[in-house]
Amino acid sequence: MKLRLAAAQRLKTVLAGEHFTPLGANDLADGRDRALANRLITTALRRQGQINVMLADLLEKGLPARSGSFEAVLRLSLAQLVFLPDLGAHSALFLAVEAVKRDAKARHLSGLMNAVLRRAQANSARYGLMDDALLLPEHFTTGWTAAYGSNAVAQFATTLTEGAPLDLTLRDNDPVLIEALGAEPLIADSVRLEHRDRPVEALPGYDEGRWWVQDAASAIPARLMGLEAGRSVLDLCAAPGGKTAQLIKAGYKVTALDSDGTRLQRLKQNMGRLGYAPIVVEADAANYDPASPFDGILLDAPCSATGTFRRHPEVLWNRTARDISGRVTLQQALLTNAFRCLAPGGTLLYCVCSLEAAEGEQQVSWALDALPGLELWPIAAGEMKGLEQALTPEGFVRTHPAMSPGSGNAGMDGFFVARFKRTR
Ligand SMILES: C[S@@+](CC[C@H](N)C(=O)[O-])C[C@H]1O[C@@H](n2cnc3c(N)ncnc32)[C@H](O)[C@@H]1O
Repeated sequence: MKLRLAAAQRLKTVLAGEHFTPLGANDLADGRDRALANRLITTALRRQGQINVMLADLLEKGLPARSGSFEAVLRLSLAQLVFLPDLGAHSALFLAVEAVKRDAKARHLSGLMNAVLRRAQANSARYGLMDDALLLPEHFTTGWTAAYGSNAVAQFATTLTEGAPLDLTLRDNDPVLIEALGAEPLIADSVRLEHRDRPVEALPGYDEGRWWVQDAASAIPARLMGLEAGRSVLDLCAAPGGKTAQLIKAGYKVTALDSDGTRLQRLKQNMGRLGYAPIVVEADAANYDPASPFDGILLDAPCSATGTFRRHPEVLWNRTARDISGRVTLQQALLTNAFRCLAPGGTLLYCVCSLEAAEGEQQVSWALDALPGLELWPIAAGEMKGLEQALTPEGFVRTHPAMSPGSGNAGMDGFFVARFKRTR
């Protein structure tokens, strides 16, 4: 019951618009309970599009208003009944009814919960055969089909239900460590663990700081800086520091800037574990004014994060068109200040973990118009070994979850990268 209540509480916050973070040891001390609760939540989130259809079918009058945890508990039980049959139908029904009885705002709905779940149980075979196309909201399917093609979008739905593997970036190339991790090399210094039987902190090499967690797509931009070692590089929007670590590994003199003090603490802890020591600055990237300009700047701009839907399925349902246009305006302010902080001759890398052209390709056109002295420096095929298909004719990098690096086939995050030079 404790597990169910904790899972419902977390799902409720995500349905209200918060970012999904898995339950941790502070939420549920027992590791097995925690794993099960997180499995229930992620299944409910990944299957949200199909569960929405079930809810419309099962609740003739729609969801009752002001009903506390009712919706979250119901979604978890539907996920269990239809998509996790190994967990048993009886517990899905029994625990849901008991959970709402413990919530003063939902108690009066325990009869409805029971009736709805019994009908769902009777229909579970039919619900289990629902079309995967329902997993993605229609407006995203339309835009992404135009941009990436219908085969890719059909694969997006599959990668959503399967979730993301764990990718690591290695501090040093060490075949013995790769073997000990049970990992497959992908491209450059990225490796992939398709299956994992323990927490990240318990994997070989964690304590010694021999790798950091970073999706293979997220590891692409920092490799494209193209400057000599020893040059000064500003990592804008740096926390928790995946790209900072790569820039230090490449030999640059790195300043890591972020506006969020809590996230910067995490960056410092991460760098401490890796034995790296960037200069750390807490500031707003839109008006940071450095004492001297930098030779290189990496701007990993805040974005809709639609490219991360395999790990954050909630972005599919929580993002509105207005959110995206708000991010577009912020990205333009950050690009403008990045240009101001860059020395003539310097390199600017712009990247976002978004699948939306408005935050990627269209921002490049905007920047080339709005910032005289900024020129495109196309990325070359030779810089994208093992992932040539991600290179666009303009010399951008565009990845998406239906693309796989190297010989892998389990997808990658959606990312967009463009590279510029400041000529004057
Ligand atoms: C996508 S995350 C960055 C991930 C990071 N680059 C990495 O590779 O680990 C975006 C970051 O932007 C930061 N951010 C958002 N708005 C900002 C601003 N105006 N100035 C500086 N940082 C900002 C957030 O705090 C967040 O840490």
